[in-house]
Amino acid sequence: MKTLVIKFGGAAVASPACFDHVAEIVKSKIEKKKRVVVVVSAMKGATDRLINLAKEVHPNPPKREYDMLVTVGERISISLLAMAMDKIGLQAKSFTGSQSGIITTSSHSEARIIAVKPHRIEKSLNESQVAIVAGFQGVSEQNEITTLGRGGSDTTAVALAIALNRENFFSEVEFYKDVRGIYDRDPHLDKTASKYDFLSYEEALKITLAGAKILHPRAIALAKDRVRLRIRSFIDLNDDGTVIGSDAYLKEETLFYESLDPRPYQVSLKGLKVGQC
Ligand SMILES: Nc1ncnc2c1ncn2[C@@H]1O[C@H](COP(=O)(O)OP(=O)(O)O)[C@@H](O)[C@H]1O
Ligand SMILES: N[C@@H](CC(=O)OP(=O)(O)O)C(=O)O
Repeated sequence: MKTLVIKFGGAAVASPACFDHVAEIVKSKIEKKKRVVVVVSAMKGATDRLINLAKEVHPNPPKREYDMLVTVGERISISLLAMAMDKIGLQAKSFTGSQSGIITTSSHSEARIIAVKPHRIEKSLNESQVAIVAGFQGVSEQNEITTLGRGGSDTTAVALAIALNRENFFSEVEFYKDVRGIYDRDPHLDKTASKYDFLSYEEALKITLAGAKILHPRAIALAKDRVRLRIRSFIDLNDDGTVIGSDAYLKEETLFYESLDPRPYQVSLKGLKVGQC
């Protein structure tokens, strides 16, 4: 059975009241799908506050301790969301990156995912719970807590979708944002910006590599030809948002049965090297 992964960034959980709204969105997803995993980022501004806190204590904090500190932001979000879901009668359980089996390289603050072993997530889904996963973090093979670099929660969501849908094709990750999708320029800066309904992975990569902070380019590179991405609004839930996929993917689904490969996608782009995720 397919598992839907949905990701909420810092803007979607900017204040305590936002968790109630997110819980309602998750509820509406469960009504349509049986298996739902939610990836959450730290509340808006929380990661910056933690980084500033570290700098007040040490001008150049040891990287291991920096990661230990900044991962706290996502732990706050996952537990608060699990509480908000419990309040409306939903069964949910929160997991850190380490508990979710996100295995990374050991390079603190810029780790790359090298494997995903989501045994606890699968157990939770099999018990009809919603699994709530802390984005942006993992654990190294040396058992140290690591972080994936700023904006890393998007990559967590895609990596989990791939790992949890090995038997299925055409899974989708939904990213809930404070805008309706991807536009030809930042709609918060230019009201005349127009939204794309569909972008190829390459087009989306170009836009994000050019600096649009709507989605992490690494997440797009990892998803390429394996997972469809939908960028949508957590405010206007009726808008279908922007879909990132390949033309063939949308037109002829069976095309991809043979070309799907469970190994990490290898792509080298100008300014971005993606060997792992
Ligand atoms: N081309 C673009 N299209 C849409 N949004 C863009 C673009 N460029 C920059 N942005 C900005 O990206 C932000 C991403 O949404 P946000 O909800 O803050 O994400 P998250 O909380 O997941 O980090 C928007 O608020 C928007 O201002
Ligand atoms: N909290 C981390 C990770 C992240 O991805 O956040 P967001 O999804 O809000 O961009 C950061 O601020 O970098």
